[in-house]
Amino acid sequence: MAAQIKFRNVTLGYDRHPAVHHLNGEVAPGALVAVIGPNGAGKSTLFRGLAGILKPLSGAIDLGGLDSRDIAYLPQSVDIDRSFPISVFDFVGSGLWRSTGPFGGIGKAARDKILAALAAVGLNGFENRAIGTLSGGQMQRMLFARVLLQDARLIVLDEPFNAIDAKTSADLIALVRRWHGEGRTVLAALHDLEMVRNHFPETLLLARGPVAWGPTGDVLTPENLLVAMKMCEAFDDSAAACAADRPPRAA
Ligand SMILES: Nc1ncnc2c1ncn2[C@@H]1O[C@H](COP(=O)(O)OP(=O)(O)OP(=O)(O)O)[C@@H](O)[C@H]1O
Repeated sequence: MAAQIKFRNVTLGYDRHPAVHHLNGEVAPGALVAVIGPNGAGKSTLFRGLAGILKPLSGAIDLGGLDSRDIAYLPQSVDIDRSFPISVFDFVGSGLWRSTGPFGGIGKAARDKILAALAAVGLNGFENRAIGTLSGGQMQRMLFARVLLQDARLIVLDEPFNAIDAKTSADLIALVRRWHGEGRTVLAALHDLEMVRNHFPETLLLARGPVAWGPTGDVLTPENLLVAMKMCEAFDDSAAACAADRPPRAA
C-alpha cells in the first residue's frame, strides 16, 4: 500500500537553524503513531511541518496527494489565543470551513453538526461561552470537537492530553480510537508513556533526529529513551545548517 506520509531527508527549523533534521521514513494510511521525545525534541516543529505551517529547510514531506483541507491539526493549547473574543460555537464551527469557506453562512444543517460535535465531546450547553473562560480540559474537548468537524484523512494532535484529568483523557482517547477505526491516519505528540503503550501501536522517538521508529514495544526501551535524552542535551540550538546540508565548498 502506498504511504500516506513520506519524510524524505526532512530538516525543519527556524531562522535557518535546524530544529529537526534528517528525518526519513513513512507512515502508512490508517496508522496510529505516537511521536515522543524530551522537551525541545522537535515534536511540535515536526507537526507544524506536517500541517504546512512551516516549510522544510531541506528535504520534502510527501503527503500522498492530500491537500491542506484533508489535514486536521490540533495545536498545543498554549498556542491558542484565549483572549481572542470568539465563542465556543464559532471556534468549533471553523472546523466546517472546508465545506463552507470562512465566510460561508451557517445554516441549520451546519448548526446541528456543530452542536452534535460539542455533545460528542461532552460540551453540551457551552456554545455561547467565550473560549477564554474554559478550563484546560474543556479547552482540549473544544479542540477535539473542531477536529471532529474537519472530517480529515490525516489528523495531527500536538500534546492533546496535557494537563487534563483522567476522565477527559479517557473520553478523548476514545475519539482517537474511533478515528483510527475509521481508517484515518493519526499522529499524536505525547509524554505519557503508559498511554502510548496502551493505545498506540507505532511510535517515533524523536530527539531532533529520529532515534527509533517502529512497533511501540520495540521503540520504548530504556536504552532508546536514554539515547534520546542525551541527544537532546547535546544539541546546539544556535547551530547553522548541518554540514551535510551545506553546498560543498569549491576546491
Ligand atoms: N517559533 C520558534 N522560533 C524559534 N525556535 C523555535 C520556535 N519553536 C520552537 N523552537 C525551537 O525548536 C526546538 C524544538 O522545539 P519544539 O517545540 O518543536 O519541541 P517539542 O518536542 O515540541 O518540545 P515540548 O515537548 O517541550 O513541547 C527548540 O529548541 C525550540 O526552542
